[in-house]
Amino acid sequence: MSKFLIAPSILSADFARLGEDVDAVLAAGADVVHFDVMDNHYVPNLTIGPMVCQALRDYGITAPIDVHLMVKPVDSLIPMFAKAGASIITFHPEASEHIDRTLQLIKEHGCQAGLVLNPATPLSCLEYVMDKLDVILLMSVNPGFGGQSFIHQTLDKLKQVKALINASGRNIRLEVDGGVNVANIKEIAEAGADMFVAGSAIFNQPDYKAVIDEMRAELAQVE
Ligand SMILES: O=C(CO)[C@H](O)[C@H](O)COP(=O)(O)O
Ligand SMILES: [Fe+2]
Repeated sequence: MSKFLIAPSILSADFARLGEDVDAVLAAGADVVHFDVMDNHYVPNLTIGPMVCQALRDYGITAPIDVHLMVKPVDSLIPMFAKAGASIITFHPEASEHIDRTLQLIKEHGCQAGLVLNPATPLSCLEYVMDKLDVILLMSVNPGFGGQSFIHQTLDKLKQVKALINASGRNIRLEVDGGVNVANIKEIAEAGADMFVAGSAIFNQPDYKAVIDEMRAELAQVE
């Protein structure tokens, strides 16, 4: 796996021809498919579930699928998404009564596990579970919608989480989600992120490859 991963959020893809659109963005150089699951309860929006994940696998998508669960409660969906072909499953700590148990459940089902921190969620929830995390996802917008602006304070938070990851000595991906684009991806990487979710910045442009190439050119300037 390369140092920096680009994960287009299919929230902004064309749902009427999802398989083709996901194929196109992967052919354009994306690394991971970011799959946003919203329940109209934990967040004020409603999207897609395990059947759509399975449909993408059946269509022939072999790239890692990064399932971002914005649902409450989360546990019952984890076996379903694992069976449907999820590679990574992340959830919000507020959505689980037993965070440690939910992380174990994801791993028992053969997926990589991660916690998602909203802009106002403190880092303390990471303290006793670092050994179980494969991914930490920092939200740089409030969850629920694509196309919002990047919240600048996320840069400081990324630096703090990067320090925690380094101190842990573990190989934990630091993912950022919300408002990522060509203009800001470099400073986000400099703050410590190594996995970049981008929905509207990619899917709202006619030439996905041009956007992803520009993002990679920005990332290439980061040490
Ligand atoms: O989790 C999300 C929203 O809750 C999406 O992944 C995120 O907003 C991506 O969209 P954009 O890049 O357009 O901000
Ligand atoms: Fe997301």
